Parts: sequence; structure tokens; C-alpha cells
Amino acid sequence: MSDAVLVCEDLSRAYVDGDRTVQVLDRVAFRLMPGEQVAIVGASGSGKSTLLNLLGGLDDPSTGRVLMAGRDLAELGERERCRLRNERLGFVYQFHHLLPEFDARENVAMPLLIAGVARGEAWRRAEAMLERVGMGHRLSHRPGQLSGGERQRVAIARALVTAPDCVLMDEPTGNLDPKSAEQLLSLIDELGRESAAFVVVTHDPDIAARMHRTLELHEGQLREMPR
Ligand SMILES: Nc1ncnc2c1ncn2[C@@H]1O[C@H](COP(=O)(O)OP(=O)(O)OP(=O)(O)O)[C@@H](O)[C@H]1O
Repeated sequence: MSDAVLVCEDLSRAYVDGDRTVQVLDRVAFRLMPGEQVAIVGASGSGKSTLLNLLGGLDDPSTGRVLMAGRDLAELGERERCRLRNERLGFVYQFHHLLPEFDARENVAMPLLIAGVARGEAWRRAEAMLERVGMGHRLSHRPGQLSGGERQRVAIARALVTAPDCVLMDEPTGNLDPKSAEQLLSLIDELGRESAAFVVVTHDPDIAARMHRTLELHEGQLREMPR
């Protein structure tokens, strides 16, 4: 099907460690449709972050391929790949990666400015998204002036502000208190109805249960978990 948001085919990733090769992913196949919400679970070290990085085009597979909006990431140059990521994808990392010298509003506006949105409009949309994640009162704070949970919410706003087709999240509720975690899950539901797809790596069974499907990584293989 050509309308999948993300497809991975026969995806493998091995790390060479001295004279040892560690096969982290072994011919993984996966298809993400618009609006679909998928949890990826698995033991620590099972390869969840590795898979997420491949899906987001941040790393290259040893073999196999990832198609984003029907385009093979490996066949794109770095510029083209960045453009596709900027337009189509939101990424929330385990360590938020906010820019320390910019305040919350500037951090969230950044992907819009990169996409060529005018500054006034970018700020307006950044403020609206920060309001939506409960951070409207911290627009001018820099990351160093925010708590861990607040930084995480700014990172989430930055990932969502471009209204991406697909949002990849690595342990998005790790730093959040229960109320903020619930707010994030409601936001995922809301954006899901606006047809964004989500891939959420999580150790939290409650979050996994809120997604449409759960896939487990085990010994390099991805398998559907029964509900
Ligand atoms: N750059 C690297 N070089 C060598 N080995 C690596 C590298 N990155 C990851 N690995 C190994 O690949 C395996 C999978 O790592 P990954 O971070 O994807 O796991 P994970 O499931 O996300 O773990 P966690 O739940 O602890 O975050 C681990 O055994 C790790 O040590």
C-alpha cells in the first residue's frame, strides 16, 4: 500500500564491537498507517531506540530499507532527508535535546522557521502549542530554567508544532508526573483524530494499552502482542 506513513522492509541493524557482531534488529518488517498509534515495548537493550532512530532516518540500516511517505530514506541525500524529516516527522527523544540558549517559544518555533514559516506566524503557532501542553506560562524560560517534566513538555510541543504525519517518541512520559502524562496521552488522542500517526517506545504498560497496537522487540524480531 502506498499510503502508509512509514514502512520498514527486512530491516536489520548490527553493531560491530571488536571482533564481535551484535545483531540488534534482524529483518524487521513494519507498516504504519495514517492515524495509527503503535507502542513498541521490549526489555532494556532489545533495540527499541535503534529501531526508532532508523524509522526517523537518524541512522542507516545494515540491510533493508525504511520508506517515509513512500520514499526510501537511503536513496535521499542528507539535505533531502532533513527536509522530509522536518516536514513529515516529529521526534521526542529520551533526552529532550532542546537548544539551551533559546527560550521555550523559540525552541518550539524552530522547526517552523526551518520550514520557512514567517517569524510572527511561527511564534503564534509555537505559543498555541505550548498552551496545549500546559506550558503557556513559561514561554520565555530557557531549558536551564525549567524542570525535567517542563522541558519534556516543551520537547513534545516542538515535535507536534508542524502537525507532522508521524510522531516518534522515546519514553515520552519518563519525566512526567501522572497529571502531565495523562495530558500527553489526551493530546495524542486528539492529534490522532487529526490523523497523525504515533510510534511510542515505552516501558509503561498503561501507555502501551492506550495505543492501537503493541509490538514487542525480542531477540531482534518485532512481533505483535495479542490484546
Ligand atoms: N553505537 C553502538 N555501538 C554498539 N552497540 C550499540 C550501539 N548502540 C546501541 N548498541 C547496543 O544495541 C543494543 C540495543 O540498544 P538500544 O539502545 O536500541 O536498546 P533499547 O531497547 O532502546 O534499550 P533501553 O530500553 O535500555 O533504552 C544494546 O545492546 C546496545 O548496547
